[in-house]
Amino acid sequence: MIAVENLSKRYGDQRAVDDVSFTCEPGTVTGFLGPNGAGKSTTLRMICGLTPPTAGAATVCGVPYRRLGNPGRRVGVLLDASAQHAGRTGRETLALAAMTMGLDTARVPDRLAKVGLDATAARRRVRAYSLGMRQRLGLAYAMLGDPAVLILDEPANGLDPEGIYWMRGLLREFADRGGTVLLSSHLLREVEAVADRLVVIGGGRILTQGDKNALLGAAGTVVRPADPEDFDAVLQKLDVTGTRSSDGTILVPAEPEVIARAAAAAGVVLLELRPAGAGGLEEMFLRLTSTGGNR
Ligand SMILES: Nc1ncnc2c1ncn2[C@@H]1O[C@H](COP(=O)(O)OP(=O)(O)OP(=O)(O)O)[C@@H](O)[C@H]1O
Repeated sequence: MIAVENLSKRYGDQRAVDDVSFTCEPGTVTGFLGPNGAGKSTTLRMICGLTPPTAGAATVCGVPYRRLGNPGRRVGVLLDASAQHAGRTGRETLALAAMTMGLDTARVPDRLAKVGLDATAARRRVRAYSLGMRQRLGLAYAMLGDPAVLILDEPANGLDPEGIYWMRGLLREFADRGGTVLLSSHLLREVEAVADRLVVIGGGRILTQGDKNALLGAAGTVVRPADPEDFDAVLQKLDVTGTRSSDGTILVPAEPEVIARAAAAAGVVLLELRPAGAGGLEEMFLRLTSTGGNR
């Protein structure tokens, strides 16, 4: 549903986006992750035809975004929650969008309620909205035309924990009904709970991408050796580098069984041995983005 092929964007000497490729499939949520300045917004803007790429191409529903007829009925986009006209009310904002898309404005009150904006909020001008309320209105706007695809830039910004939880449910439901979601974030924890796939970007380049569970599985193993000094011999034998934590554990980029066998052969006692899971994925994300983001 979304295909990004070798997209690049240069601003002068700076490579804001450098040869980025990925796809997003129906029925899935893809988390587009990277630190500030990694190139997420620029990539999303190129997908939506708002920034011309220096090289490469992107298609949504099989065609470049700009060639979609009545795009709001095919692709819901939320790139900047503060982009709405500040002098209009929430209801006016959605009613105008409905008319532009050729939809009945009767759907507006329901759609506002669905994103948690009640009748009072609907009557208030957008300039009086909090950032979280703007995000909710932006989501209602993006979903108004019942599109098959959602492209959202940092949609959790400004939402409180309850709001983030609510948004995850909304996006999960959308994907479970066959929709395609691409959402960006600079926080792994924010997208980890909802994403099926992760695309990690740093310094404009893709650092890693794949199925979230596969990435979780590949995130390494947490080991607590009885004697950390002795464990160095095991790391050498495995030819890997461990990352030590202050709690006495070591994150090792190898399978638990491989580590257990090497430790047994070396006569090293292990007090703990477990897949790193989400914590390891976070460690990997921070490691990848801290090196990849400093080019
Ligand atoms: N219009 C522009 N002119 C010049 N440089 C730009 C422009 N837009 C983006 N950049 C630069 O491109 C790089 C990538 O920016 P981008 O906004 O895509 O990152 P991001 O991952 O979305 O970051 P954030 O999480 O902070 O929004 C940054 O170094 C930014 O300064």
